[in-house]
Amino acid sequence: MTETVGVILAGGLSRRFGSPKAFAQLGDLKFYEIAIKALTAQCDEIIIVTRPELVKDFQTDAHVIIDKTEYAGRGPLAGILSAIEFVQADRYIVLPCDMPYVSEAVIGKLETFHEKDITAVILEGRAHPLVSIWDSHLKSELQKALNNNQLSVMKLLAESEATWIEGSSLTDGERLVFTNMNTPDELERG
Ligand SMILES: Nc1nc2c(ncn2[C@@H]2O[C@H](COP(=O)(O)OP(=O)(O)OP(=O)(O)O)[C@@H](O)[C@H]2O)c(=O)[nH]1
Repeated sequence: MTETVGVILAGGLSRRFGSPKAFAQLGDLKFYEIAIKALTAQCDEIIIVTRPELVKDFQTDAHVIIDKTEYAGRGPLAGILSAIEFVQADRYIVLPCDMPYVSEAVIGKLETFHEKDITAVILEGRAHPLVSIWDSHLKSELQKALNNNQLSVMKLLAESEATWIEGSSLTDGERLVFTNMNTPDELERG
């Protein structure tokens, strides 16, 4: 069985950004390519979970799938569950597609903190629930949540007693990674 699968969430609407964030560019690479690069060393397989109209635009050897029909358009939890249902693994390292400073070193460091269930990051009181590691048994919790129309990632993490990696465990450079680019202005400012 596959041990670790990387999951890149790219099924959002990018309304604030104005165009699909996965294809925004920093330097020579598109955001989704940066996420793939960060995950490759730690993952046996990588899955991008996106919207049907965007599938053809990803140029990669990674799997590119869409949210399962019954969860489509229901947010990040739908993307995570669709990936877990697509390939069985021990654990899943999840990343949003809008963190262009993410690096292999930081993903490796997060893995060292993961013991069981879910591990995510909280910096200066701000949670980053989509930079997270999920054990496979969370699949049933995800199914339950989505079936109950409970779409909040934070609520699911609270109910699952996630382990939170705090900023004090990370260097200044590592903390910088947790910068999401929600608008073109944010990307321009860097
Ligand atoms: N697969 C999947 N990913 C999603 C879904 N909704 C959001 N995401 C991803 O989750 C991450 C965080 O999404 P947000 O930035 O909060 O939402 P967004 O829709 O991309 O952007 P806004 O429209 O500006 O809110 C991004 O990587 C999104 O692509 C979804 O329904 N399915």
